[in-house]
Amino acid sequence: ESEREDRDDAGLESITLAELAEHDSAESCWKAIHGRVYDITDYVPDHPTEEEVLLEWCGRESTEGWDNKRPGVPHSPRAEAMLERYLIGRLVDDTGEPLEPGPGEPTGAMPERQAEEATSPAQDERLARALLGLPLDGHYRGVFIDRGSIQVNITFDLRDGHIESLAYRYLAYRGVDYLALEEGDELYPVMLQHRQIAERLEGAPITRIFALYEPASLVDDIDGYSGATLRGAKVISAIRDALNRGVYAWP
Ligand code: HEM
Repeated sequence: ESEREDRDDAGLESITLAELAEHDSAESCWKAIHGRVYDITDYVPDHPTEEEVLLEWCGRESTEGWDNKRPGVPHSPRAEAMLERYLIGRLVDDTGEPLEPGPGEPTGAMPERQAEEATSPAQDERLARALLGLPLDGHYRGVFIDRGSIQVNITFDLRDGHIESLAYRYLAYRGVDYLALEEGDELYPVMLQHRQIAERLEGAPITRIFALYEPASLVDDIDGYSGATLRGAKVISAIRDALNRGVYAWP
């Protein structure tokens, strides 16, 4: 930490969250980590995990991911030294002030301006929704676990209370990894039905998840679905778990 306090970043190019957000893909992947911005596009293929692990953070404040390559485990000093090779600037807010989030506190969670003004739920829609227990817009993650193992791991965004970008991070039952199944595999249709669920919920209000109690309204091949080992109730449960956990990353 002291190393960070000592550093002089004034000479670095200033980069806002909005500029950062434009570089959110494998074609151009920037990340803000501890107040500095890195263009790690060239490094992505060399990272010792599937690219997905890194790509997920492109264009975002990524300190949380960097400090927790696995929960509670930060990157090594060697990795830190490597990171500095990709340094391109420092993260600033709209007024040009440096932004450095504390641990586990993504930048933009509550912009300072808004924090000062947010005196009452009468003026702050987000505060009002939170007080009523309504889900806030943002990125969510949740799981359904049974007998000690994860069966559904789901991720989605909420925008104006509507579901967007719903995807499975993991889908399994009794040791079968559904996402790894291929056409022709016996359980492949079950995986397809789950994809269909995701497509049909896309753009729907969050309340639509309860349609999964009657999957016939969402998937075509209901027989295959009802005979399957993964059920709509589990997906509902995973989504509700995500909502209970709260916003994982702010939009
Ligand atoms: C911010 C999102 C990132 C996440 C979630 C992430 C996650 C991980 C994971 C899961 C591993 C393998 C497991 C392990 O070694 O324990 C790993 C290892 C590693 N990562 Fe990352 N990584 C991220 C960013 C980066 C970046 C930007 C760099 C370098 C420019 C980097 C460099 C390395 C290196 C060198 C290792 C080998 C182990 C070590 O030295 O700590 N990672 N990372």
